Amino acid sequence: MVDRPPYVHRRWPNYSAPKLIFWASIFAALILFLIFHSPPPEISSERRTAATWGGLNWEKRVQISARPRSNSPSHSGGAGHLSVLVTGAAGFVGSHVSTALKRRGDGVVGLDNFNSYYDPSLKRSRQKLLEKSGVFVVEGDINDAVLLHTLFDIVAFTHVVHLAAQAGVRYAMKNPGSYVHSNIAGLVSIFEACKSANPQPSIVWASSSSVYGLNSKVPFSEKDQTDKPASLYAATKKAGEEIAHTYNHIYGLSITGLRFFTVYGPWGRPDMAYFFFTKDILKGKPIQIFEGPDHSSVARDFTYIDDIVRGCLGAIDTAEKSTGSGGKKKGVAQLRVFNLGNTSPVPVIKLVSILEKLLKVKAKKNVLPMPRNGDVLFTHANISSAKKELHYKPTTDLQTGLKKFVHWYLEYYSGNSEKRS
Ligand SMILES: O=C(O)[C@H]1O[C@H](OP(=O)(O)OP(=O)(O)OC[C@H]2O[C@@H](n3ccc(=O)[nH]c3=O)[C@H](O)[C@@H]2O)[C@H](O)[C@@H](O)[C@H]1O
Repeated sequence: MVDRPPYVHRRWPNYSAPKLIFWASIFAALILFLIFHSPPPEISSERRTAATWGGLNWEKRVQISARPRSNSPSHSGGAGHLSVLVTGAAGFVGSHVSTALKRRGDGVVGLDNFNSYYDPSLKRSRQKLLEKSGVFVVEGDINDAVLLHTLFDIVAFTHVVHLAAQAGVRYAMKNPGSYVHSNIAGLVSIFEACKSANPQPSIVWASSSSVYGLNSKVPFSEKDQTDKPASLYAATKKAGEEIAHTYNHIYGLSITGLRFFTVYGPWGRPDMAYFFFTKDILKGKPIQIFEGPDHSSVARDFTYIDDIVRGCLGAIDTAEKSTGSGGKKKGVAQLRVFNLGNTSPVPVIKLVSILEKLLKVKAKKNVLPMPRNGDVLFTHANISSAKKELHYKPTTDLQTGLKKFVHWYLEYYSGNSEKRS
């Protein structure tokens, strides 16, 4: 007789019912243990809220929000009122720009994904204010092409102010992917939607002072080389400027890039030094102050939000129309880039001493050499070009601007310590 291979005769072992129940309970207990003891997923800006757009009611809200006020005087060189899509509208600069546009009579629709890079409740508070002033903020992502096309189907936007971005210089070392997702893919997605829109809108978007990178010629001029970015954040903003050139060249999009210099003020970003220094000083927590080689001070051309808003409005009002239609270029279109700074750099140590006086609390300072984290030693804007073309004229010094910030901070967080944690 030929022996059969063992697998032919393989059978389930003969388990009794109590044994099966015993092993099943052990297995179930193990699964429950793993579920309850596994670490929570890391909160990152990659986590997006589910899309909450669409429907007749939603469309109506978009249309109403986009409608300019008809009875107020025109402001943009006789071109009539504007209908503006502001991306990153629940962000720091975005919320201020949206409010300013609405206040002067333009139609504004906001777009924001409310990601959790920093406390989303601050973004929700900004959204509440925007809604009070009549700005509807659509909840969605700039990478959502269907959403963008839907918005352009509903409204013939005259302008797109693109401020949605992954901000922050140092965070780029922790989450590089989010910079590529927002500042490269997201920017391309916006340009794609604008290029196929009919009519094509004019675009104003946020670049950054960080594109000057290791440039040591001061003050920084738009004519200077910007080929030595010190951080991935800076590299993605620089890449954005090159991508803008391409879309302008091929499709006739009118594009203006604004290089913002360390913008601060009320409703600011909690990830920025002036903001978390304030929080930590009040809590009695030590703060770290970076210094350069040979104990040299690190300095920034801190620029107050109201000045930046005026610069943005200047850019919007002087933007020429895009020349293409239906994705085809019909003529040469405007392509610009401007520094929006304050022209007077202030050492970080001086920023801290202003805060100490305003808060009436002595900071616990740890001065340490600047880590290699993407930071640069100083920034300093030459703004002659923006002065000439946009009539940009910053008027707020750091002392005055920080006073307004501290006033807002104390009021916003007063009696609401969970907001601050
Ligand atoms: O102009 C820009 O384009 C960028 O401006 C902003 O970047 P920065 O100028 O780097 O501002 P910010 O982080 O507030 O650090 C301020 C200073 O504090 C120093 N700094 C910082 C942290 C710390 O713990 N200690 C310290 O000394 C630090 O070395 C620096 O000298 C925006 O965040 C960025 O999104 C982008 O818009």
